[in-house]
Amino acid sequence: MILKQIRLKKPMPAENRFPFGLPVVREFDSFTFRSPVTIIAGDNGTGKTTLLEGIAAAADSILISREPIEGNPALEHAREIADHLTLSWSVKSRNGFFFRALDFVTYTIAVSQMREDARETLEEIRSRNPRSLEALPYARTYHELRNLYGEGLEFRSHGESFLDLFSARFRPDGFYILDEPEAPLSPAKQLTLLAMLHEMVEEGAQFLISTHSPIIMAYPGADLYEIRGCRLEPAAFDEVEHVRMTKDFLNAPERYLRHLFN
Ligand SMILES: Nc1ncnc2c1ncn2[C@@H]1O[C@H](COP(=O)(O)OP(=O)(O)OP(=O)(O)O)[C@@H](O)[C@H]1O
Repeated sequence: MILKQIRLKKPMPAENRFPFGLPVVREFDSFTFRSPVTIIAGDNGTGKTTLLEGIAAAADSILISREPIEGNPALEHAREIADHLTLSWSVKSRNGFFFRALDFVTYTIAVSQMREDARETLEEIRSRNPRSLEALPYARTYHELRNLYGEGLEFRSHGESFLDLFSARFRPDGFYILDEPEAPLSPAKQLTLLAMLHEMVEEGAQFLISTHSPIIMAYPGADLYEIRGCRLEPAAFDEVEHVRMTKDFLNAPERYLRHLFN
């Protein structure tokens, strides 16, 4: 285990404003990691993302753009939560990141722009002087991005590019916080993601994941939690509302649809 425990440094303020107005944040207590894969389920709006943002800020995680959370105006609330938390590490990992689906599109566009800028500058310098040393940093940026992401994440489907990013950026011994990583993935590709997680766990990585996907929740040996009311409660796979409801629905869709449409 890389991250062992999260404890409260000081109680969360009893304030109604975001983020402390969210019950799961206000009531957050110590949390012990018991498995390399910890999964948090919960209905929309229960605060999964907000909680992960706070933990990511406390862990000094970087975003997929490699930018820190510190100083990011859109993540000021994450720093506020982090100020109340103390983390206990076995070893502080330098590998890892905090992945949010909403950062992904921005990142894909930024990488494509960076690669094109490097390519154009490289061509311009080489047209002036093919042996110029000035070209070296641009050549390095261009080739590094080509090595990491091939032709470019923007030339892949949304789901394919998610998996490309994970496979390019997961590293052994990394600590990864993934917020709804299943977003664009088909059931088959969610299984691929499970296999990737397993491969990385075998290499010492640790994952904290929020998800709505029963497939991701089924990761063998995952420590599964559900936000119920205002608390993060340990949950067995079959007890999680997403799993129960999906099973019920698939067993008899007409029962649900009759209620909805009549
Ligand atoms: N920056 C913000 N300012 C004010 N309120 C916010 C902000 N971000 C989220 N909220 C509110 O906090 C609540 C929890 O949001 P959060 O995104 O953490 O939920 P979630 O459990 O991740 O939901 P989902 O499953 O839909 O992603 C929501 O009601 C939301 O409107």
